[in-house]
Amino acid sequence: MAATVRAAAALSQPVTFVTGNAKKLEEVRAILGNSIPFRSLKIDLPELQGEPEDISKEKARLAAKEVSGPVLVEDTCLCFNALKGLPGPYIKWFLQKLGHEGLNNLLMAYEDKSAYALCVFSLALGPNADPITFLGKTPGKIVPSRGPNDFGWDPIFQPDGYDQTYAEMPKEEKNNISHRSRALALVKSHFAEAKYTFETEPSIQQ
Ligand SMILES: O=c1[nH]c(=O)c2ncn([C@@H]3O[C@H](COP(=O)(O)OP(=O)(O)OP(=O)(O)O)[C@@H](O)[C@H]3O)c2[nH]1
Ligand SMILES: [Mg+2]
Repeated sequence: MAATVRAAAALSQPVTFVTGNAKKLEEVRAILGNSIPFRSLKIDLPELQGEPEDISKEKARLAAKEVSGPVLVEDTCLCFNALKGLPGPYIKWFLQKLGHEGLNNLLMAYEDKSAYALCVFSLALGPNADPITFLGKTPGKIVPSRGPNDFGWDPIFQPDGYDQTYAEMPKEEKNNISHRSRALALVKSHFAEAKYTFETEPSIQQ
């Protein structure tokens, strides 16, 4: 992770969190609270194929061009160890086509049901800046669907050390241990160290 940033760099505007996913935004808001001033923009960015970090960085480059300013994006993967990390960044399409049962069935031939949720945030300070990445990972296993079905694959992911799936947990509990909160803890530390200033007054959570 290249985390060398000029101290107190002046950003042209507050950071825009760009995502087409309302549930991600909800969690990012809950986790960040007022710690980092940001606004959000709903764009479903095109996604490269490849390694999670490269996909996330490319999303940041595209988003920074759209916004003409500093952006934060994230890409989330669900990786099955028996399948050497797949579906990984392609989980969105696997979930859409196969559903929870189909995802479980992918592992039918394997004893190893272990998996990990991976979140890669990328921060681009502007359209020409090289994005900085922040990774968060939560290990667990794939189980038959349990709990409310209001966010993606939450009902089939049971984090290690818990009897509940992400979907069964109270939101605050998921947000304490999730792949997303682990990555955002690094984003927060980065902002605390970098002490960015803003050319325009930042407003929180527009
Ligand atoms: O149960 C879940 N718990 C989570 O914590 C979580 N985070 C993301 N997802 C889903 O996994 C795929 C990632 O794809 P993804 O990163 O490209 O997201 P996306 O296309 O929905 O939004 P974005 O790319 O515009 O930000 C999409 O199907 C998301 O709905 C989650 N599902
Ligand atoms: Mg996406």
